[in-house]
Amino acid sequence: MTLRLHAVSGGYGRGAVVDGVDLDVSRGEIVSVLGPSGSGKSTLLRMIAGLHPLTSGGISFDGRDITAVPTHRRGVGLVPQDGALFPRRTVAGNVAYGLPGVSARRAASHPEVRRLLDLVQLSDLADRLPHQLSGGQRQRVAVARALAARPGVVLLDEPFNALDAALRAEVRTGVCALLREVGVAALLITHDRAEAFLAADRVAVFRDGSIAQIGSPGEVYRHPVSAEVACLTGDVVDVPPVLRGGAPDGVVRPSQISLDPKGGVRAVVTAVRDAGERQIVSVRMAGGEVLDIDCSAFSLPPEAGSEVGLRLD
Ligand SMILES: Nc1ncnc2c1ncn2[C@@H]1O[C@H](COP(=O)(O)OP(=O)(O)OP(=O)(O)O)[C@@H](O)[C@H]1O
Repeated sequence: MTLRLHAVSGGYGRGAVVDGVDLDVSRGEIVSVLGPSGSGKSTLLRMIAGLHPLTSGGISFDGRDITAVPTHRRGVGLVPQDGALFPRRTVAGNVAYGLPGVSARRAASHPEVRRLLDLVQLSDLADRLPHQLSGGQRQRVAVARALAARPGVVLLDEPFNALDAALRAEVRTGVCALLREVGVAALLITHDRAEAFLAADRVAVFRDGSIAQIGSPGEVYRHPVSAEVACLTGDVVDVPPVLRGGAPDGVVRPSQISLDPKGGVRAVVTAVRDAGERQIVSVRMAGGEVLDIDCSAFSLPPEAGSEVGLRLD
């Protein structure tokens, strides 16, 4: 049922880059791994794929210990950052690479290759070479190739980085739907906070080689276990005690503060910036503290110099 990591540790020479990671991922589930550069995310993925040794701990899948199983027999598919397609193989030839005994020449007519190309909606492009594809199409070929060996686990290492924002969202939605449909246990590494929350069933926040917090997107965003996790997972604002009222000290997200037409804590608007998808209203409170409030792009913002009320949700 599940990919299971138990106290997985390892690194390069002295010191652990991955340090005691426990993680379960079920079939049909996508867990995103979000963390700063150099925190060990790719190393963890390479360990699961069997491309980097563990110094301690173990990895199992469906109850079978795969810690010492060679990469090609683990049932793990890898989708690298840039797709890493073979440039001289056609789309079908790339997909066939994951299928033992299927030659690149015969790939386009092989039923399994055709099934996979159907899945990623690239059947019409089976004979093209990678350089004749868009970035999004290349990534879909990489996903089809990773799925070819019918893996139980798919690992995606920042697979959408090369795509522009609109295409990125479209390809991500399609790929994630496909992973759920196929029913693999998927781990998605990303630097992109919004992507980590949108794509996954659970978000694992990675810090210095271990998981600082794991939970549903809502849990992690609304109830981060530390200020550090809060900063890694979204914007935070420093709110003066007067606005906090009796609320305990904790992390406040910008979207928790709103303008209160009927009351609230008084403040003076110092500036209004129209940032397109939102408007930022800067205010100064009685104690001199300055805050930026996010307002809807479609609301009528207060004028600079006017007095407003603030509320913490
Ligand atoms: N082949 C290697 N030899 C020695 N050190 C390495 C090697 N690969 C990675 N490291 C180091 O291990 C640490 C973790 O690297 P890793 O690539 O796993 O981080 P990451 O979280 O994936 O980073 P990024 O988000 O930038 O890709 C870094 O300090 C890196 O310098």
